[in-house]
Amino acid sequence: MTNSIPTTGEGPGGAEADALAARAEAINKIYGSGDAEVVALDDVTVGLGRGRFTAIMGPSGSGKSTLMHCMAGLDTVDSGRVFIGAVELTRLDDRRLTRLRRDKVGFVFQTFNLVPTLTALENITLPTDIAGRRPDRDWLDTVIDAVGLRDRLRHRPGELSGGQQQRVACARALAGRPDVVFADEPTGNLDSRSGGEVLSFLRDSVRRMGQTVVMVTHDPVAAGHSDEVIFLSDGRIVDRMPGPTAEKVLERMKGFELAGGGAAR
Ligand SMILES: Nc1ncnc2c1ncn2[C@@H]1O[C@H](COP(=O)(O)OP(=O)(O)OP(=O)(O)O)[C@@H](O)[C@H]1O
Repeated sequence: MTNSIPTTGEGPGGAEADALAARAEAINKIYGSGDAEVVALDDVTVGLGRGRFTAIMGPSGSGKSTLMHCMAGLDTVDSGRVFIGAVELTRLDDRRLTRLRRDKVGFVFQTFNLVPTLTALENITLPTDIAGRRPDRDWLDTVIDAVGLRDRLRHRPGELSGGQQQRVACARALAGRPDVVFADEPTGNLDSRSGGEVLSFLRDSVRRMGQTVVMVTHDPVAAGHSDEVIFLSDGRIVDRMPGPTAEKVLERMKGFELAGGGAAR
């Protein structure tokens, strides 16, 4: 197939590639130059386990969004390599990168980013429609039932609550059965009840539907739903916490504040 996305012989292979949905290898990202230079990512190496729910936390400005954007192929790195599965993102031209994002990656944003003129169902199937692919009906049904939106499918976003809109966005992210879903503060605009529903759904999509979810969050309660928390500080990974609870995460975040690692918001 001439159009296929190339893999690299030097990247993680075999069992390692299978176990990791995404991986960054010694990535650096610098914004600005001279006095205005900011090292947003400083030699970050991290693997995100397949079939796992990973949370990324850290003080404001620690590089969480930058890491997520670089790993999702939404932003470029200055050096180092990024893989989605066995495919090296950092070797792809724009056209192939766009296709990889479309076919292999799902996104959930803090502000939902739904198309207001389309119904919930049309929003959910939009990425597969644009890709010219037929959605897998059984999978779509599974996703729609899992987010609990079957009776809202004909509603437009303006007729849905914030929590319902974010559940539509989650269903949209999962509809194409991506290799990995990146969620950037998915509960940041929601009250705690709606946020809890979205987090339960994201967790269930991992546990019951075998998906892989990576979430940036400031909220220890949200991070407590994950399988593992990765802590960033000053553009570096400083800790990982498997089996987190909200209490343990809060304690760890307080440690950053005491160490002068910036405001934890
Ligand atoms: N486009 C940009 N131009 C210049 N500097 C940037 C840009 N994007 C991010 N930065 C800087 O890079 C550093 C990391 O930013 P990033 O947004 O990744 O942090 P974050 O941990 O997600 O922060 P927050 O929790 O406040 O959203 C910060 O110092 C930020 O000011």
